[in-house]
Amino acid sequence: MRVLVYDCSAGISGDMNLAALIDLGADRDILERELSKLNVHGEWKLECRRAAQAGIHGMRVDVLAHEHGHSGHSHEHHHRTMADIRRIITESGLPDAVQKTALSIFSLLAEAEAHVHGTTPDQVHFHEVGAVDSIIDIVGAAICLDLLRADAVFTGPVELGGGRVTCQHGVMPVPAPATALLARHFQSTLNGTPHEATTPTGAAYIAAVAQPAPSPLSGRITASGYGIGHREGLPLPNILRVMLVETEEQDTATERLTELCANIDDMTPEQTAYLAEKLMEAGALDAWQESICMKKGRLAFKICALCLPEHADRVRTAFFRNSSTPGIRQYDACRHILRRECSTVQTRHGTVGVKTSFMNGRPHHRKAEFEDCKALAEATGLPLEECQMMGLFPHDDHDESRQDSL
Ligand SMILES: O=C([S-])c1cc(C(=O)S)c[n+]([C@@H]2O[C@H](COP(=O)(O)O)[C@@H](O)[C@H]2O)c1
Ligand code: NI
Repeated sequence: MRVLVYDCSAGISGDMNLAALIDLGADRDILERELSKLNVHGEWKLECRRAAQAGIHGMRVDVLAHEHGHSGHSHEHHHRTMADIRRIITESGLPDAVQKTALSIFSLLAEAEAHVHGTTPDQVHFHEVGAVDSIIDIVGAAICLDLLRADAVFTGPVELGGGRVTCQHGVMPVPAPATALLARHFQSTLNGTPHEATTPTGAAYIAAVAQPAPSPLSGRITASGYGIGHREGLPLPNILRVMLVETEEQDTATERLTELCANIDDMTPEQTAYLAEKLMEAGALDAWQESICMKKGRLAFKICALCLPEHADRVRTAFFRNSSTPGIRQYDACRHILRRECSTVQTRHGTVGVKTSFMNGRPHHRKAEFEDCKALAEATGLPLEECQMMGLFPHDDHDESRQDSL
């Protein structure tokens, strides 16, 4: 597995992150070409140069933002909403994986800003965090992750910093309110340095993409990238390090998930089905209903949703909004996953995806993608099961043997 390991012991900001990922090997030309697909033309320019701090050489990135397309200004004054940002990303034509990563980072940022400023994620106007430099930092990082083909992102504790920071709202304590909210998603340290070591953008990125680094983590460090920050002369050099680690192929991995559930005795089956749909839309990995007999002998529903911890707030909000329940139970869950490989096979009627899971280093289970087999069945008129067999054994003459037997 190729994993990225973040060393945020001196914090993380949007520009340091982009710089570290470029230094690690993400191709800058491809990055700029991909970024130009965003509908924020003429509003930005990426300036990347080699820089050093405390004798460590790396990359420094500045996103130069132009007001209304004119250069010479270091700040532009668009106030974009989450809907604007979502539109810019979904209309970009960037790969789905890039869009998904960028949207999950922005969603977390929107939730945190909304909470701090007493509004909703959809109504929040991004200020500094929604300016074009944040869009480039966040979407740029999502593009770099895709280019670096990382299977997972790990992080150690994140230094948040200390002291005060001056921003659009005036002087704020460090961590800034949005950063402090986002820091509930990861381990952090405080006051390691008397400045803002981690910004809301850096915190949202770590919250959305990184998991705690397993300990021990064994593998080979094949590359390191250094993102050099702008602050000089600090007790803790303003540097972010990201390492590319090639780990031993392991058959099982574990991931942290969150389960939310509630027992409901006053909703109709139509309403609970709709609720399950809304939970999926809010980011649940799965949502299901169980038949239960609850207090007072009432046949009722237990509605459950499983999601990534960073999506739990959103899924819980959707749960409350679309159900009658005044309470939701929430548990940490640990999911063990077998290593899986995805491949495609060519059948005489079309391509079918196949997933193979492994145990003890050997293939354990193979499954043809249901949606591909269904499409094949619908296009050819062949039975679904035959198309599934075709996906697993593409060289056998399935439909002809069927013709013979008819
Ligand atoms: O302008 C707003 S709303 C703002 C809010 C907050 C909160 O924590 S709320 C913080 N900040 C500061 O803006 C800069 C830029 O952060 P990036 O994430 O865009 O790099 C940073 O100093 C924040 O503390 C602004
Ligand atoms: Ni704010």
